[in-house]
Amino acid sequence: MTSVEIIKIGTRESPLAMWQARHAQKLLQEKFPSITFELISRKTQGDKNTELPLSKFSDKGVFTKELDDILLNRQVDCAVHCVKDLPTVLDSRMEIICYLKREAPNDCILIDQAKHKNVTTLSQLPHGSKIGTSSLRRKALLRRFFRAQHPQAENVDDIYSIEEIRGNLGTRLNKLLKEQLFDAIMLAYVGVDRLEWTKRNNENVKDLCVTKLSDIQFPYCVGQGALALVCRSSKWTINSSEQSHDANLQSRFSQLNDIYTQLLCEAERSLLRELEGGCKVPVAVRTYR
Ligand SMILES: NCc1[nH]cc(CCC(=O)O)c1CC(=O)O
Repeated sequence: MTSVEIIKIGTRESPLAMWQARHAQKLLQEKFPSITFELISRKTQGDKNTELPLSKFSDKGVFTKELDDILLNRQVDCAVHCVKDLPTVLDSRMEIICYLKREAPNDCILIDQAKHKNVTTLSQLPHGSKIGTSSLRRKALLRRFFRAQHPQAENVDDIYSIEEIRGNLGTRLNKLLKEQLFDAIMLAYVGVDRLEWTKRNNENVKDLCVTKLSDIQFPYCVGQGALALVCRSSKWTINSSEQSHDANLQSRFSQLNDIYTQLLCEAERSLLRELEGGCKVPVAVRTYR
C-alpha cells in the first residue's frame, strides 16, 4: 500500500483567516492532487486580546507568534498569513516562500443604512457621525479627507468623531449593525468581500452598504490584499533529512507564487522596514508598475 503524503497548513481561527487558509488549500490541492493538504488552526495574541488597540501591543507578530511556534516545532509545514499582518523582519528561521495573487488592496467604508438611509459615501455622512477604525493610518487619512471637505473648519474632530474599534471582522460588523455603536466603520475591502458582505442579497447584512475607497485619497497598508505562505527556512535545519524535506516543501509551495504580487509586496515591505514602522506609525502606500 502506498502512503498518502500529508502537508499541514497553519492558520488563525477567525472566519477571515479560515477563508484564506481554505483558499490556499484549494490552490495547492489543484496543483498537487495526489497530496492531502490539512488545515491546523490556532488562536493568536491578537485574537485573544480584543480590547487593546493594535498600536499598543508591545510584541511584534501579534497575529503570527502562535503559528510561528507550531511551524518551528514542525506541527505544520507552512502558515498562511495576510502579508499585512507579517512583521517586516521575520524570525530568521522562517521565510515567505510564496505570495498568492493580490486582490483589491483598497480600504472600504461600511455604512448601516438602517440608520442612514441612502447614504453610501463618507462625504454624505451627517455631522456628528462616529467612524470606527483601529488603524493609525486610517485615522490620519480620514482626518485628511474631512479637512479637505471642510477647509473652513478649525478642527474636523469637532464635526466627526473617529473612534477605536477592535475585534475580528464579525465582531466589528456587530458593533456597527447590531449594537449600533458607530455610523460607519472602515476596513480592508478584500476581507469584507471574502466574507461575502459585499453581496447585495446576503440576508445577514441586508442594511449594510459597502463602498470601496479610492486608493488615491486613501492609499493602503503595506501588503494589504495579499496572502503569503511562510515556511521554515531550509538554511537553519541541522538534521539533513529535515533539511531536504523542507527544501522539497518549499519548491512545491513556491509554484503558487505570483511574481507581480511579490514585486509589489517586497517593495512595500522594504519601505516599512526602512521606516521601522510596524503598526505604530501611520504609513500608507500605493504601488504600481
Ligand atoms: N488589521 C487586521 C487585518 N489584517 C488583514 C486584514 C484584511 C486582509 C488584508 O488586508 O489582506 C485585516 C482586516 C482589516 O484591516 O480590515
